[in-house]
Amino acid sequence: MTHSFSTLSEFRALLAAAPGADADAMAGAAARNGQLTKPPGALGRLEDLAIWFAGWQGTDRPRCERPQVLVFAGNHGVVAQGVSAFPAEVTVQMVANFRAGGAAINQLSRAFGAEMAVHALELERPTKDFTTGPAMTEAEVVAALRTGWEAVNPAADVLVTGEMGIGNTTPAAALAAALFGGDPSGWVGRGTGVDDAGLARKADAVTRGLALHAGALGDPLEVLRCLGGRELAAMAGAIARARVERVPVVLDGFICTASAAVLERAVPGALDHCVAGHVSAEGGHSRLLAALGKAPLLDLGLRLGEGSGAALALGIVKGALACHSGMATFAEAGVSGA
Ligand SMILES: O=C(O)c1ccc[n+]([C@@H]2O[C@H](COP(=O)([O-])O)[C@@H](O)[C@H]2O)c1
Ligand SMILES: Cc1cc2nc[nH]c2cc1C
Repeated sequence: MTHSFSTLSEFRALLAAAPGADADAMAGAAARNGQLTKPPGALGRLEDLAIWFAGWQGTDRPRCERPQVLVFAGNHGVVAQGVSAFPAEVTVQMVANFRAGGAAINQLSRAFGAEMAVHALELERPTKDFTTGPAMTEAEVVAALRTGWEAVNPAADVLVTGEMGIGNTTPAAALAAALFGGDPSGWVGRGTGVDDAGLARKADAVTRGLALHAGALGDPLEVLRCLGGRELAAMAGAIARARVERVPVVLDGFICTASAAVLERAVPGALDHCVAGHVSAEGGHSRLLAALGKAPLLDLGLRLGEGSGAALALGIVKGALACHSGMATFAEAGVSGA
């Protein structure tokens, strides 16, 4: 039976009680890594990645055979401020495209053998424009967190969370600015491709949102409620559930990382089970990853969202775990050591 929650403080308590990585499994994996037929360290970061996966999966032979990709979609009242290059109806149109199998994330999920599901969160009822009031009520943000929480398959061996939501780079920038401080202009980026005037409108919207919700900035879950969005909350809920179930997570781009950052600020260590799949081209993502102390696996200039960069990084994960769990040791192969 899964623990669930009906308030933000119950959600926080579940997250705070989550177990850590399995230190014995990590020690076993590190010992195995030292015996594999390669010069020590020759597989670089793949070796660290395999040992890290071992800790979260609780085995010295971690695997990436049942990846789960979850895509959450939401709409945003803040689009009224002229912050996206695309119209809001693209969110629901892209959900139809995901369901028909026509989006980039469908192809990448298939390419890496991931089970993929899309969850649309009340698209006909956008969040409130955060420059005029809190984006969500507590009941709304809890419902969105629960959508994410309940979507996770605890039997998956790795989770990718992605999103679709026209306008959502603005709430993501607002979360980053609220959680880590600094000038909003350093957190906003071009998103789907806004021009300089659009970029200035984004910085202005974030500045006004931070001022309006100044009283909420001390509580990261209140920051999520006031400045976030439903798909951002759903990703946070899924990442939190994965932490409780000890399912390792590959983070996607700027919006995914901003949602995750809420958890880390609410409960330090909450993202210990997350690796950064890639660094997106969105201004602010590299800075956000640096603030979280996460080094991305890939840097390919992607800025799509949907979980695409993280799904692509499953290829790196699969390679790392195949080597770690499948290679022969020096003794098994009869290869002489150094
Ligand atoms: O993942 C990223 O870093 C990323 C960067 C820029 C844009 N996006 C995607 O583009 C949409 C948000 O862009 P915008 O301009 O409407 O705020 C949303 O659907 C995201 O999935 C995603
Ligand atoms: C077409 C399109 C596809 C997307 N996928 C994620 N965000 C997106 C934004 C747009 C505009």
